[in-house]
Order: sequence, then structure tokens, then C-alpha cells
Amino acid sequence: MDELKALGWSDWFFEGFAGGTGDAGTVARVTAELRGEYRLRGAGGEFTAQLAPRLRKGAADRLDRPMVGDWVLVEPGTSSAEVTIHDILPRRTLLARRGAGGGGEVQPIAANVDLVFIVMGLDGNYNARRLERFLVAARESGAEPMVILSKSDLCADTAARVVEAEALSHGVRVVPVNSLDGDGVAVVREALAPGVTACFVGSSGVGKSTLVNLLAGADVMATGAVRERDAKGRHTTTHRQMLFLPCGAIVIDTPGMREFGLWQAGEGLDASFPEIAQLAQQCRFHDCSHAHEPGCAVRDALAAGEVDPGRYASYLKLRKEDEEGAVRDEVAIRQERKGKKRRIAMDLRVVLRTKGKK
Ligand SMILES: Nc1nc2c(ncn2[C@@H]2O[C@H](COP(=O)(O)OP(=O)(O)OP(=O)(O)O)[C@@H](O)[C@H]2O)c(=O)[nH]1
Ligand SMILES: [Zn+2]
Repeated sequence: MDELKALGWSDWFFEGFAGGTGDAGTVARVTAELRGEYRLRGAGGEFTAQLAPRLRKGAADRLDRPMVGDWVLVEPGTSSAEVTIHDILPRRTLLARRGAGGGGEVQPIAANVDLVFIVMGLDGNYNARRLERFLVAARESGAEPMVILSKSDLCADTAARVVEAEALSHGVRVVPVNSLDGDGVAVVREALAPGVTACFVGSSGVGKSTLVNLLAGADVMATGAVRERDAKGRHTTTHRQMLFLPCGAIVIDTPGMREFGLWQAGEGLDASFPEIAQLAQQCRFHDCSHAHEPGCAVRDALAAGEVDPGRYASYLKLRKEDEEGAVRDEVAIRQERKGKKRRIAMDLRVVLRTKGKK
């Protein structure tokens, strides 16, 4: 299993893998996905595989399909080109977002990530509300977040920005990085122990790929097939790919995200807004929305100037997005079930009709 450990395998995954009695040759990790074809890496190296029909047809949404970072079970075919993925092992962590203003369907980012690097550029990209949004999603994913304030060379007062970001991050480490001269990169490197899987998220152009290249000690991202020139002629990341660093860590660079809709806030919301969560326990109503109810401890504190209005608004917005998303998901599941029933009914009709003809 040592080869698998280098790919991020840990004891946690044993249970999903026939209680640890499975054959190492049948488990592999998804390193990239391109138009329904999967690049996998297992004990024996890299290979390409297709989804087994059961996974292709049975997938209700995109979370039911393999994504970058997943551990999957494979079955060899008669030729090496016919390897199929027939199962996905339970995910230890799952990072996802919601498309189109947060109202759309779930968009998986990566599975089994240990560390989420939230990258914000100090060239004007930094935004407190967006940082809070990323922190909620990263915490909820089950991975450990870390904030990278990139392009520190372009900021007149980096120290002040770090203090500001730390105040919003509640215990999450904030690191200023300058990828041009390597300032701060050592701190990022320290977090990248062998076998650790890290994912970089942030807007386009904040310097994710530049930093990944620096960590890799080579121009892996710019030369890889995952980089293309955009309309302005800039290199930009076009899809997710897993890279294996010389230090033994595994990184996933993601394309820049203009929008990061919240998929699920879960416990990530209260963990990211502990001062509000604590006050909420004293609200008169157990299910207080902190928007209009009488006896709301959160609004009382807000009126007394004890809660930051920006944080309060951010909390309410993310909470609303989370609730609306949950309703959407439920509707989608119901429609999916209905659709399935209809398909079964149609299949039956076909069977009956053909039977009648005989
Ligand atoms: N001044 C300065 N420029 C930087 C730094 N890091 C990256 N850049 C520049 O910022 C631009 C964008 O960097 P990329 O690494 O391509 O950004 P990205 O986040 O990977 O962008 P996408 O792939 O589109 O998501 C490039 O021109 C880099 O040279 C830095 O620390 N300081
Ligand atoms: Zn309240």
C-alpha cells in the first residue's frame, strides 16, 4: 500500500475498500477528468478509464460521478484501453460549489482534499465577504482551510491586511505570499507534508498556478495541457488536475472562479461566524432567523454596536443561500424520482405492447 500512500491513501479509506482486504491493484485515484474520460493513478502508474454503465446511468447528480481526488475501484478489461470504474469509495472530504449565482446545481470541485488554500490577491482582489464565503465552504468540506494573501509585493500595507483577514478567519492561518521573490512560500511548503492533498481555490489571475509552479520547482502548470490562452492572451487554467510535488504532497489547481455559490453551509457557517452563533443561542425563538423576530439577541447586539454590520449581513446572506439551495436540491431529487418512475412506467408499456404483439 506504500505506492498508494504516496497518492494520498490513508487508513480512513480502508473501510470503504472491502475492510482492507481488497486488492491494491483495483484501487486508483482520479487525477483528471476530461469529457467523461478519467485519468487515474494507482499502484502501477497512470492510466485512462471509462465509467461503468451502472455509474453512468445511475448518477442522479454530478456528486454521484467520480471527481478529481476520488478513490475509485477499477476493473481491467480485455485491453488496457477498456479499464472501467465501477465504484467510488466513500469520500473523506468533499469540496463543491453551486453554479450561477448560487441558485444552480452543485458543481463538484474536488474530493478527499486535506487542505484548502483560499487564495486572494492583494492587488485589489481581496474581499472580506468573499473570504467569508470561501471559509464557510472550505470548513464545511471537511478539509482544513488556510488563507493565502497573494501578490503581497503589490500591497502597501500587507501587515494590516493580514490582521484584517485573521480577524475574519477565526483560527484559520493567514499567510501573505509573494510568488515573484518567494516570500512566504516556505510557510505554504511546511503545510504540504508527504501524502497531503491540497486544493487551491480563488478568482482567476490571483496567482494560483504561479504558486503551484513555484512549489513544484517547474513550470508544470503553464506547460501542461490544462493551460490555455484566454481572449486577452493570458494563460489560464481550464480544468482541474492533480499534480504530484517533489515534496510528496499532492495539489489540485482549479480554474479561477468568478462566482462561488454556496453549496452547503452546514456547520461551516457557525464555525465561520462564532460570535453570531453564540449570540443566537440567546434568541427568544429557537429557529430565529435573526432578521425580524422580537427577542433576537443577534439584532440586539447589532443595535448595540457589538456585532459588525458587514459580518451580520454576510451571515444572513450565506444562510439564506444555504436554505434556498437545500430547497432546490429537494425539488431536484423529487423530480428525479418522478422521472425515474415515468421511465419505468414507459419501459413497462413497451414490454406490454411487444408482449401483446406476440
Ligand atoms: N506581482 C505579482 N504578480 C504575481 C504574483 N503571483 C502571480 N502573479 C502574476 O499574476 C498573473 C496571474 O497568475 P496565475 O498564476 O496565472 O493566476 P491563476 O490564479 O492561476 O489564474 P487562473 O488560472 O486563470 O485561475 C500572472 O501574470 C503572474 O505572473 C505575485 O506574487 N506578485
Ligand atoms: Zn435571532
